[in-house]
Amino acid sequence: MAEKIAVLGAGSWGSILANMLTENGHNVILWSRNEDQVKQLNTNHTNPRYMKDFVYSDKLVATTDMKQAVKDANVILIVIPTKGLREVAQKLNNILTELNQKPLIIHATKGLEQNTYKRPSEMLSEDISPNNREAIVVLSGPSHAEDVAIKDMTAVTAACEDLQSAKKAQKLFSNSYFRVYTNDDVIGAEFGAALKNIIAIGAGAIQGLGYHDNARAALITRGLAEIRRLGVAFGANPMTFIGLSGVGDLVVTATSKNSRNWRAGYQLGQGKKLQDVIDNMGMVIEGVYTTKAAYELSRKRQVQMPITEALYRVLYEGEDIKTAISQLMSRDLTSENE
Ligand SMILES: NC(=O)C1=CN([C@@H]2O[C@H](COP(=O)(O)OP(=O)(O)OC[C@H]3O[C@@H](n4cnc5c(N)ncnc54)[C@H](OP(=O)(O)O)[C@@H]3O)[C@@H](O)[C@H]2O)C=CC1
Ligand SMILES: O=C(CO)COP(=O)(O)O
Repeated sequence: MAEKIAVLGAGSWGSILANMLTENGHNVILWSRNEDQVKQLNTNHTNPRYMKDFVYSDKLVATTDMKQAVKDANVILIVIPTKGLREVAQKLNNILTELNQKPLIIHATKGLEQNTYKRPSEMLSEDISPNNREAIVVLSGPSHAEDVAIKDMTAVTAACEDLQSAKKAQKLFSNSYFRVYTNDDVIGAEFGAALKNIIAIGAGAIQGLGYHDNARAALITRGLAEIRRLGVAFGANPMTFIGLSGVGDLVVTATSKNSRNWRAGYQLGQGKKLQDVIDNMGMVIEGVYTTKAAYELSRKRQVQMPITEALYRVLYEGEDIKTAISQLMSRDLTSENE
C-alpha cells in the first residue's frame, strides 16, 4: 500500500532513501533547510553537494517547508546527523502537535549525543511527545548511500521493541535489491551503528599509515569486542552485534572508501590535521564526535574500550597515531574473551 512519507534531511543518505521510497511507489516529500538544494532537486532532480552525478526520480518532491512535508504523512523518516537531531525533532514535534498527527517515526541516525551520551531513539522519545508518534523504529545496517544509489544488493535491520512497527518499516523499504530484516533490540542496533564509526576511523588511519590486512582484521575484530562490551553493559542483546547493525555495518564502514569515517581516518594516517579533514569532507563524520561520547561513557561505566580510548587521545589530545598504536600493542597480554 502506498503511504505518504516525509523524509527530513536531504544529505547523502536521506536523499537516497527518499528516492528509493519514491521508486517503491510511496508518495514522498523530502525536507531540507537549504533553498538552493530544494530548487535543484525539484528542477534538475540533482543534489550535487551530496550525491554528485546522481539523478533522482522526477516523482520525488522537495520542500523547505517542514509543515508541508509532514502534513498527512503517516510515516516520518528522520536522517539528520546526531548533532542536529534535537533541533529537527523539536520543530517536528511542534508541527505534529499543531496538525494533530501521530505518525510512525523511523530514524537512520548513527551516533551518541555529546555530554548526555543518549542514543538517537532516546533523544527522539524525549523531544517528540508520545501523543505525536506511533513508535520509533531504527533503520540501520551496512548501507552506503552510493551503493543503494546504484541499486547494489543491500541488507539492513529495522529495530523496534514493537515488532509490528518494525515489520511496517520492513515492508516500506524492502524491494528487489534492498532487503530489510527486523530486530527488537533497539539498544544493540543503535550502539552498533554509533560505535562502528570509531573503529572505521581507526581502520582508515592504519591503512593511511601503510599497515595491511592482518592489522585491519585485528582492529575490526577487537573493535567489535569493545562495541559489544559497551552495548551489553547497557542491556543490548549480544547477538545483535553479529548481525547487520553490528559486524555488518562495522565491516562495510571499516573497509570502504565510500565511508566518510574511513576516509577521515585514512587522511589522518597520512598526516593531515583533524580540522582540515573535517573542513574538506563537506559531509558529517559522525565517528569524530562519537569517539568523545563513547570514551567518556565507557569511563563512567568502567567498560574497557582500548581502541576508542587510543583514538580519543589521537583526536582530542593530539597524540601521534603511531604512539597510540604502540601503546595498544604493548598493553598487558590478556584473554580474547575478557
Ligand atoms: N551516508 C550514508 O551512506 C549513511 C549515513 N547514515 C547516517 O545518517 C545520518 C545522516 O547522514 P548523511 O545523510 O550521510 O549526512 P550528510 O552530511 O550527507 O547530510 C546531512 C544532512 O542533514 C542536514 N542537517 C544537518 N543538521 C541539520 C539541522 N540542524 N537542521 C536541519 N538539517 C540539518 C544537512 O543539511 P545542510 O546541507 O543544510 O547542512 C544535510 O541535508 C548520519 O547519522 C549518518 O551516520 C546512515 C547510513 C548510511
Ligand atoms: O553508516 C554508513 C554505512 O552503513 C555510512 O558510513 P560513513 O558515515 O562512514 O560514510
